Amino acid sequence: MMKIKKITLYQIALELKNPFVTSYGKVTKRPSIVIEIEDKDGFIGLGECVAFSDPFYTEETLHTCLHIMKEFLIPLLFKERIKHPDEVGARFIPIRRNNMSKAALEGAVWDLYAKRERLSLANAIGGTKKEIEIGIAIGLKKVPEMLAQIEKSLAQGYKRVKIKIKPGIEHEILEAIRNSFPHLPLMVDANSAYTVKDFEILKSLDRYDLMMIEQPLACDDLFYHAKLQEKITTPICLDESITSVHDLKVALEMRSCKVVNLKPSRVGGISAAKSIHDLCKEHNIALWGGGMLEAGIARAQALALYSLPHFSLPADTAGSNKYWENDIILPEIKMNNGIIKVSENIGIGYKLNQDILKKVLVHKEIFYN
Ligand SMILES: O=C(O)CCC(=O)C1=CC=C[C@@H](O)[C@@H]1C(=O)O
Ligand SMILES: [Mg+2]
Repeated sequence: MMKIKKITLYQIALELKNPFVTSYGKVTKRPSIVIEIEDKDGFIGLGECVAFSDPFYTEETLHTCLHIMKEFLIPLLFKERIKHPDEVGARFIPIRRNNMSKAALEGAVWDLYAKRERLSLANAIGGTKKEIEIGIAIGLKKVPEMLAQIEKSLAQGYKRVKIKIKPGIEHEILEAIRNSFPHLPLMVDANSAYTVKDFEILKSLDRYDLMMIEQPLACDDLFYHAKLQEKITTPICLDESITSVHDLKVALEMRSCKVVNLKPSRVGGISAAKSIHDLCKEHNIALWGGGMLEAGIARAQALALYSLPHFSLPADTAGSNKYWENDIILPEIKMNNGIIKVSENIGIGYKLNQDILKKVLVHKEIFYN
């Protein structure tokens, strides 16, 4: 039984080594919130909120997350003891959506639980894989820089390449990539940059032998994703559109996608993500783990989740040094030849790097039960 005594929120200012450009804008500053949850027995669980400062990828921002956590979710966590982290999502049901706020706290409870049980987080979740294959996600770039980056990524061992696209640049960039790398496992992510008017353009991408096209249409449009999937042979992968088990059930009924990109933060936490994993397995829908340009704590949690057996395509979660001069955890997460080993240490398996935390700390708030 976990009786939560104290929750600390550390607002931190991080900056990406290289800006990440998508169809919706450029991310350079990557502020974040680190969460520490302590129970009455002195165990500490770590979490991280991965919302962005702008509401472009989802409607949440770091500011709305702080508000929702402080005013609504933390009081709910303080209310009663928790037997298992699966209860947290259920307790948060009265609060609508706000999945990134929920996932941030739920992740810390999972770490706390795993530490109490002396299990690695991966084991606590039910993970079986020892290693995760990693692909690289490359932001929008001019053709020569893109080709150079792909060359470098292949030398580093990444198992597939995902590039961002937006209307108008598709053929120039994809033709150039296919000319240089005809057999490269390649996919594209549009972050909803297309509409029903663009079906012909999207159909014309079939010729590039893409593994999938991620989130071509709006996040709330399962209907036209289904219409599009009827017209194109490239499998559609949904990211932003799948925010719950229910969304996935509807998407499966409607045949809106053939692949799912799963991120625990987008669906309200690890427990919901597990259910989505199980449903994908049951329906034999291809599944892989997404990335959120997250720092080490959320990255470690995501990797533990992606050790579940049905995650079968390379994940977006690369090693710490792709993103940061210094990550906030010790040791940093290392990718070797396109593979990250799942930590077998207790809990998330990584410690907060206190020296780095001091350097990047903007504001600290403590809540007592
Ligand atoms: O974490 C990474 O390496 C990048 C993953 C990535 O492509 C994304 C991260 C965050 C928001 C999105 O723009 C995007 C995605 O849509 O998957
Ligand atoms: Mg995406």
